[in-house]
Formats: sequence, C-alpha cells, structure tokens
Amino acid sequence: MTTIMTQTPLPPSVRITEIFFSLQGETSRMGLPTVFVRLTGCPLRCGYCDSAYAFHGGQTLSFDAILEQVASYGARTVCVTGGEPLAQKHSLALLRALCDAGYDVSLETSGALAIDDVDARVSRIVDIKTPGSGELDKMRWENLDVIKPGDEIKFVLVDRADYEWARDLLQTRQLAAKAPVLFSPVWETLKPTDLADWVIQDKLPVRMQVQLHKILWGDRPGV
Ligand SMILES: C[S@@+](CC[C@H](N)C(=O)[O-])C[C@H]1O[C@@H](n2cnc3c(N)ncnc32)[C@H](O)[C@@H]1O
Ligand SMILES: Nc1nc2[nH]cc(C(=O)O)c2c(=O)[nH]1
Ligand code: SF4
Ligand SMILES: [Mg+2]
Repeated sequence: MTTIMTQTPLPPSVRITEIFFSLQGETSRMGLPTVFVRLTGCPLRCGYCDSAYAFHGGQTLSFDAILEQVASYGARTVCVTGGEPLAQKHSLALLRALCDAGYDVSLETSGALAIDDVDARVSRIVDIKTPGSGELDKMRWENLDVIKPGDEIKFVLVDRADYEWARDLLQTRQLAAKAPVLFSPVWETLKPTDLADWVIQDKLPVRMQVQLHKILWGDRPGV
C-alpha cells in the first residue's frame, strides 16, 4: 500500500517592512488618519526613492496578523504601499481581504506592474514614472486603459524637463478625463513654489501636492 502525503497549504502571507498609523500625506486623501501597510521589495530603482529601506528585509506576516495590527489602530482608511506592493504574489488577496474587512483602501503603485486584477473597491494611485526617475522604460502603458474614476494618476517630478514631459502626456493622453491627476515635486529636489507657479501659468487640470508628512515630521520611516 502506498501512502500519499498531503501538505496543509500555508495561510496566505506577505513580506512586510512596516505597519504604522499616520496622516495620509499624499493624494486626495491627504490629511486623513490612515494605517499604512508597507510591503517589502521593489523591482524598480527610482533615483529619488524615499523608501529604499523597504527594498530588502522585512517580516513575513499572515493576513490574520496584518488584519489584527491594522484593526488595533481603530481607523477605517488603509494605504497599501511599499516597495512595490504588486510585485508580491499575495498582494491582490491582501487588498481584497482589507476591503472585505470594511476598510477604505488605497494602493500606491509604480505603474510598472499590471493593475487589472486589483479589487475594484480599491483606489489605485498609479505613478507614471518620468524620465527623471530613471525608470520610465518600466512603465506599463496598458495600465492607463483600465484607470477608473476612483483611481488617481500621479507624476513625481524631478525638474522642469519632467514637468514639461508630464504636461505633454497629460494633453496627448487626455489623462484628466480618466481620473484626478496629481503633480508632486521630488522632496528637496524640485522647489514646490516653482511647480506651483508652472501649474498656475499653464492652467493645468491637475492637483499639485506636497508630501504633508514630510512637512510635519521630516523624511523618515514610520510617519
Ligand atoms: C515609495 S513609493 C511606493 C509605491 C510604489 N513603489 C510607487 O512608486 O508608486 C510611494 C510614492 O512615493 C513617491 N516618492 C518616492 N520618493 C519620493 C520623493 N523623494 N519625493 C516625492 N515623492 C516620492 C513615489 O513616486 C510614489 O508615488
Ligand atoms: N504619511 C504618509 N503618507 C503617505 N502616502 C503615501 C506614502 C508612501 O510611502 O507610499 C506615505 C508615507 O510614507 N507616509
Ligand atoms: S517604484 Fe516606488 S518603491 Fe520602487 S524605487 Fe520607485 S519610488 Fe521607490
Ligand atoms: Mg512615503
């Protein structure tokens, strides 16, 4: 007689760099008390990345452990970020689990990975990486075809050349008709007042934003 060994599947888990509670510092949810779930690992290397500490390390956590920690803060808004969240196999299931638990969920993603299968209840914040990021060639342009009104399209700008490139793309691809568009300066690289003046001069249909959490607490993890 042969014995067939069956293995119990492991509960779903993801690699996590940090979970913390702060004010949302970006997007149209800026200022809302929010729990941040930062997933470890990213296949991109944007020159300005403020979250490079999430490229490696982290801790493998079960969905139950993540949901328990998120619930402990008593907030209803959750932002899943990274690293690049969509680079992890189980991130789609995690986003679904957070929505099922009743949270208002947003996802910060680089634009380099397919967003199609993200739960429809999630607000997808999709970066379009600029020439100045050094990662333009990773952009998955098909993502723009599936943007829905609850999503947001975001440009993080290094300099005037990036601004002009983004301004042109805004027009040629009619991006503002798809979803709100965000223009954000790279922290301590492009002067926010310069970007503000350019947006006003050109009357662009975009929301200029600065990273509120860095103004409040500086450029550091956990805020
Ligand atoms: C750290 S990334 C994580 C999510 C995903 N990998 C991405 O790039 O969208 C979150 C957001 O922070 C932005 N960001 C990273 N470094 C920045 C910096 N130095 N100044 C302004 N925004 C920055 C990214 O462009 C992205 O919109
Ligand atoms: N307060 C705060 N707001 C944020 N919004 C997006 C963030 C990110 O790193 O993706 C972030 C962050 O790191 N902190
Ligand atoms: S894609 Fe996001 S996490 Fe990855 S290097 Fe760029 S800004 Fe950093
Ligand atoms: Mg951040």
